[in-house]
Amino acid sequence: MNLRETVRRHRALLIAGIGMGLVGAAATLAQPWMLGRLIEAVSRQESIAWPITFIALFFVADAALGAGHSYAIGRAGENIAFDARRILGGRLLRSQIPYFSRLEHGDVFARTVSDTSVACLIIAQALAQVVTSVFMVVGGVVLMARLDWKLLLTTVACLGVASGASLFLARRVRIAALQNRQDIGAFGSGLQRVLGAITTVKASRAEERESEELAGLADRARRSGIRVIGFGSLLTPMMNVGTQLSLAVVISWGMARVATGSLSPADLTSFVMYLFYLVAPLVMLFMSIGQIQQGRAAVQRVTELGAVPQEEDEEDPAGPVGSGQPREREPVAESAPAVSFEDVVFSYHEGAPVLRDVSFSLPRRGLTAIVGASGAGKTTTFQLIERFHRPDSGTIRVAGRDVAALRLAELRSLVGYVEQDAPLLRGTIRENLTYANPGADDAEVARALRLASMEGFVAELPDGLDTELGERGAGLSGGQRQRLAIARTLLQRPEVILLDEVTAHLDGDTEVALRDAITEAARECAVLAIAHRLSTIVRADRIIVMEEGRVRATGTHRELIESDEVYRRLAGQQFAAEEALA
Ligand SMILES: Nc1ncnc2c1ncn2[C@@H]1O[C@H](COP(=O)(O)OP(=O)(O)OP(=O)(O)O)[C@@H](O)[C@H]1O
Repeated sequence: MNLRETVRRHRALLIAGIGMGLVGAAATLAQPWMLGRLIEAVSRQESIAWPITFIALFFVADAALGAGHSYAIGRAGENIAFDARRILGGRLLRSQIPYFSRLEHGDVFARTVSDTSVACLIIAQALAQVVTSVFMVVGGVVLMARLDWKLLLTTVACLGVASGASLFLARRVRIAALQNRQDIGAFGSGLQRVLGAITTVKASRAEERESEELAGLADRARRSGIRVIGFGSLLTPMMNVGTQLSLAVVISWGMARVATGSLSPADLTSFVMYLFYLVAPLVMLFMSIGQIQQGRAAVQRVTELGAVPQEEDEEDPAGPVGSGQPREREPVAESAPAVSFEDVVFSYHEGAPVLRDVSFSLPRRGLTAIVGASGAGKTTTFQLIERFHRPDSGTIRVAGRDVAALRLAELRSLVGYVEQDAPLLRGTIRENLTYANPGADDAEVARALRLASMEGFVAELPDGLDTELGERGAGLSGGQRQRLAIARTLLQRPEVILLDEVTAHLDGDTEVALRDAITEAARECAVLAIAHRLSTIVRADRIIVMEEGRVRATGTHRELIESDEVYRRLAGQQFAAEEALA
């Protein structure tokens, strides 16, 4: 994400806002000058109609332009924040899984929600403030020099010391602000971690421990926040000290010179007014520099997150995946296997392969079960088919086409993925069902529900398909969630369904319904299931046995029971476990 580019997109509003600010500042600067002329006119007993008219006009212009300036800049800031959030949201959704999974979700949340506001609003407002303040300060100094350069030098000396100290403070604000934003992100991550596992926390009676941990993180955020406030609150008094000192010197020395006649009372009045007018923009200038420093810390965090590598199709000029354009699937050759692996090697970390020379091939229809001990590489195999990761070597084909060369959108429309905990999205059952195929009609939805053995369940709900689901499908059992996910995947009309079977022991009825759903799905397309239940394994048309990242054996249950020792052991263990449960 390029913030400079985003700011450039809203430059018209920013320039309009800054323009109004500058004209308003000119109207402010004209007021002391006109006041001086008013005093002169009074002392010379001339007409004061014109000076008063001008002063009134300048007042009105100043107020109106000030309001216009604030509105335009505030609006530009909101627009920039909107763009930053929109772009960031899109980039996160299209990010590469290996990089995304390393991010802490709480920190991602803090960067996307709060850092974007801080970055964009502060940058827009403070930048505009810097421009108008610099104009006011330079204009004021020039006009003061024209009135009396000796008094100006005295003022600059007094204010200069205060300004140097303020610049130092502004730097400290930035360092403390960066730390504070990191601490807030760490608190967000901590909160996300425990709330995501709230049932485990309660079951382990760890509420006290976790709340202390959270309080510790919140306290770190509090302390760094206080440092930001502390340095920030010294900024204004520092400038006030400088102002009061220069006022005292200017007034006493100026009055002495008025007494000797080397300075007119009108010029002294104008000069003192400029001094007052100078202080507010000077304070604003240093405060804005401090704010920009804070904003830079937030920009840094937003930009870092925006740099998360994207899933892109190198050969696809349409650019990143999921860009929303309708993409037609190319016709699929019926003779090609649904999925084939040819000597696939893959490692998450260099030198430690997780899959070694994996080769297998699935026919276009039927159920294939993958079995193997925990860590054998079953889920990794699925993730490679979805191209969440790329293999180190070897070729993976879906419907006869090389996964590496397929457009991601096309690949993922050919492959349906039903994850282990089958997460559902907020919304109604219908919205969840048609998620991967929003154009599906009622007949298609009814058919998918029937195939997934969900018809009866949905019919019994008072609102049927329009029943609202809670967060992540709350209100449905694990088996119902999985059947709903199977129905959703069937609506997508994939060539292959990857099914990570639930490990939780389902009750008899739910299990039968899930098994029927899988059998029906396998009539439509190829189903590759990571299977833990013997009932699924036994019914599979073929079984792939994995061990330490290799395919150890393939065959039917009967063949493998006879020929493969590891399978016999796995099946025996599973059978014993299911017996014990029964
Ligand atoms: N994101 C990851 N980064 C690094 N290593 C990983 C990652 N995911 C899995 N692994 C490692 O890869 C190996 C295979 O993991 P995988 O999840 O594919 O096994 P699995 O057979 O599906 O196991 P389970 O049945 O327990 O889910 C394991 O040793 C695991 O520790």
